Amino acid sequence: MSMSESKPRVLLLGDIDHAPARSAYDSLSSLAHLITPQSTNPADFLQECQSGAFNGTKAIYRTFGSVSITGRIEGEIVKTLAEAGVRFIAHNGAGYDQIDIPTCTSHKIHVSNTAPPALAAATADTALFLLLAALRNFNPAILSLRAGAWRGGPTTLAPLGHDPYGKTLGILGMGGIGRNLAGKAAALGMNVTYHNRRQLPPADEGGARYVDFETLLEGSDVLSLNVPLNEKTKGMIGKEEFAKMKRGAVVVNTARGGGCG
Ligand SMILES: NC(=O)C1=CN([C@@H]2O[C@H](COP(=O)(O)OP(=O)(O)OC[C@H]3O[C@@H](n4cnc5c(N)ncnc54)[C@H](O)[C@@H]3O)[C@@H](O)[C@H]2O)C=CC1
Ligand SMILES: O=CC(=O)O
Repeated sequence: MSMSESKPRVLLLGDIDHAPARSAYDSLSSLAHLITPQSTNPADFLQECQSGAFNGTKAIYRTFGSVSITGRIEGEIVKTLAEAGVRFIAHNGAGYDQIDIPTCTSHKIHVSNTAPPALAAATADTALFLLLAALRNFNPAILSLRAGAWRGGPTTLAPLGHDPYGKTLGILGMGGIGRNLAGKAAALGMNVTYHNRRQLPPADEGGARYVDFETLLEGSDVLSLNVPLNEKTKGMIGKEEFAKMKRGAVVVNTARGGGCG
């Protein structure tokens, strides 16, 4: 930190593409000196942290994609950032599995994430798109069209699709995204069940039925994963769970890859 800097520093990790968000971030320059790292990979980033390059940094704003620059925010990185003066990390994203929260807490660094409603509709739309694509065989149909085989024929026709109407959707993790998806799936005539750490009050269930984990696995035609990735949910859907599911059941995972193992 140069002696001429009287303002605290704020470190940006990753790019901000969205113009209004960029200008909101830039307006912080009236309060803080805005800095960015030189590094482009985790090994260099750790060295940059240890070199004292971020001394005087009070807060970090990070994007999801910045993990390619920093690696997971954990261990030695957290320690050196705390020593540099960091007290707050604002994570732009709902899932904060890229950050080791207990280590941050032990170094008195506060971490925030994006409040659920901001991403719920977009992610639920994506889950719905995948659900419909899998049931209706859109992907093989699109591939066959792009291969110029759109006139069909016994080997090029996509297999017959399935109606969502009357099928059971099981939502694992009935938070912001799960609840948004539940409403959209009900509009297609699906029976919506869910499993969560706790049953929701009826007003938040939106007509979905709470079931235990086994019933969710055994009864779902489509299983949607909407739990955060953490030590309890890592590999939550594995070989044993797949064995309990209906033959031909569809699994839609818009949460994290680590939830299936
Ligand atoms: N693909 C994408 O673009 C996006 C993916 N995500 C992922 O989706 C996840 C969920 O996001 P939100 O719905 O906003 O989070 P949320 O915190 O609103 O909901 C998560 C739900 O999972 C439940 N849950 C947690 N552990 C559980 C367990 N062991 N068993 C059963 N239920 C459990 C919680 O009680 C909560 O209801 C995020 O953590 C993130 O990993 C989030 C946004 C965008
Ligand atoms: O995957 C995205 C997130 O917000 O979490």
